[in-house]
Amino acid sequence: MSKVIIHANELTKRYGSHIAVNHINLEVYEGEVFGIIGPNGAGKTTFIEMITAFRKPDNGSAQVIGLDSQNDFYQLREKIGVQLQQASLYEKLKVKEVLKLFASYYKKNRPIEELVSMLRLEGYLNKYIKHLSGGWKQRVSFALALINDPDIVVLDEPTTGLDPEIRRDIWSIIQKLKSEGKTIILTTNYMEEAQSLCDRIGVLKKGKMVACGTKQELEKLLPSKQGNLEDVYMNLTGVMREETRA
Ligand SMILES: Nc1ncnc2c1ncn2[C@@H]1O[C@H](COP(=O)(O)OP(=O)(O)OP(=O)(O)O)[C@@H](O)[C@H]1O
Repeated sequence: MSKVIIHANELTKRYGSHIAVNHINLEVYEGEVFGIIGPNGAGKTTFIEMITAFRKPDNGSAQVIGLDSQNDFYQLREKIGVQLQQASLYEKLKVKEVLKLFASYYKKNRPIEELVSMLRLEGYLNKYIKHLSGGWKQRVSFALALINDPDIVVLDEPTTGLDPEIRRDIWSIIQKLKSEGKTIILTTNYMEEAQSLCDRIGVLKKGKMVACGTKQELEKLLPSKQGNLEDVYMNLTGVMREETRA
């Protein structure tokens, strides 16, 4: 039995009268790639913000590598790498300056040269962040999420809006991280991405986790007991997908 590395216990977040995340319980195992899928507004970002201590829950708690996500914030920061959708990246700095600055925040680092090579940033080190396209900013923010050589990597829609080349690069980096024994949690709107990368997948609908399991386990939830992840998604959420293929 794999070790539980993230344990979410009744995590709940309200925005006014709206319950964005509704009493979610989840265990994520060490070394797995865990995907979270669900319609826009289902609560995916809010959920991962709570387990990474970027957002305070109204109820419930999360233990991450044995640390409490709210009370052990600074210890946790050293062990997790997070790439959120709206990361602000010090627009007035050059790529190499941002990498050095973020490296200085942590006790442990993955070598900057290795990250530059992994994300193919060699030709961009002297460019200002503000002059990068969205895809290149995304590469930089992925590099920053890995700069402390984290045990757990949390990625919020890491490939949304990216061209196929960058998307393939990011997929192969996720596979490399998994082969190193890292645990990865990612949210995605691409069913093909979830299907090919993730060991297990949680389906969120209106703040609730309506299903969780391997692709095979999820497929068994279909009335016909067979189909692909897109069929499962539509069956569980009732939402037709416009963009599901990566
Ligand atoms: N800071 C906030 N204040 C008020 N409401 C919020 C805030 N952040 C999110 N919400 C609402 O909470 C719900 C969940 O949002 P969240 O961003 O977690 O969903 P999501 O599944 O990540 O969506 P998407 O796929 O569009 O990124 C949505 O209804 C959203 O409008």
